[in-house]
Amino acid sequence: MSVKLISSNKCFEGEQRIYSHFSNVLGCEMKFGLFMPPAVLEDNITCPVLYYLSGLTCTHENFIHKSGMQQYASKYGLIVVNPDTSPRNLNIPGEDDSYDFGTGAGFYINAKKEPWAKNYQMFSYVTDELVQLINQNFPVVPTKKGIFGHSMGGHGALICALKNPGLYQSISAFAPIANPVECPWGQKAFKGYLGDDQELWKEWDATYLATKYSGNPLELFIDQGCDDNFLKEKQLLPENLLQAAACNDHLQTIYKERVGYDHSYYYIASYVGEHIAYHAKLLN
Ligand SMILES: N[C@@H](CCC(=O)N[C@@H](CS)C(=O)NCC(=O)O)C(=O)O
Repeated sequence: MSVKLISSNKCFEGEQRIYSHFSNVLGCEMKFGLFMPPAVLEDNITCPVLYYLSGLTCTHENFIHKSGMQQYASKYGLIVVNPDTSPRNLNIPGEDDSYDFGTGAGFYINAKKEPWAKNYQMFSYVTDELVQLINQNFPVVPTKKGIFGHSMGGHGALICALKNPGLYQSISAFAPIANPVECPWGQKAFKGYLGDDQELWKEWDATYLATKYSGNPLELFIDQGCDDNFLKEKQLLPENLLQAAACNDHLQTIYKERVGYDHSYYYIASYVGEHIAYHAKLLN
């Protein structure tokens, strides 16, 4: 599996790069961001890798343009990889009709329903193909991987970790869609990608997965802005995940509520340093 360098910009003594590659799992060309910290560039060493999953409507660009994460990845010596949010340009009827389904809204699950099942396999892409690609092409320590994300990407980070005990050593989420089976965004996406069987939906829902998780002890760091309009509209439902985790001895949670913050990248930029410090502590 090979990657093609699209761009590289010096940033906080490291390099913010964008790569593309052909994904066999998704059946299309995909782009991802990769921040290379100075520790790797100057000292030729291997580093832990932290994966970031973005939310609805995002490409690989929003996070690297808006979060300011590079200064912290540089300071703590982490390679940060952020993939796109869905396959693109497949010409599936309806793929561009709405912001919360199809392009930009892959939900990090493996679709079962046609015409999506052939390409919308974002869970396998993120947890398997992309991990192998990064391990093969970059100086990462394969046993030191963290994952975090925002909104749909926070949901993605949580299910990737809860469905793969031991794969990630650190997990956090900004304003995750924590119980998609119970919210309009999740119901629309799961019905479209998975069909009508709601038992199947639960296999992709962090709250249900937290109820039955029995792997190695896991800590989930959940972050939430108190003035988030999607929290108020009950799209996120962090309280359901926290309750489920509280009843499971294998799970611990850290929950931080941020007074006055909304759902935007201004909020993420304000706390991404705290999250990267948290991951670095667990990964280094
Ligand atoms: N467009 C949607 C919301 C989409 C949205 O807020 N997306 C978030 C993630 S859920 C995001 O990161 N947007 C891209 C950005 O702010 O750069 C709406 O207005 O209801």
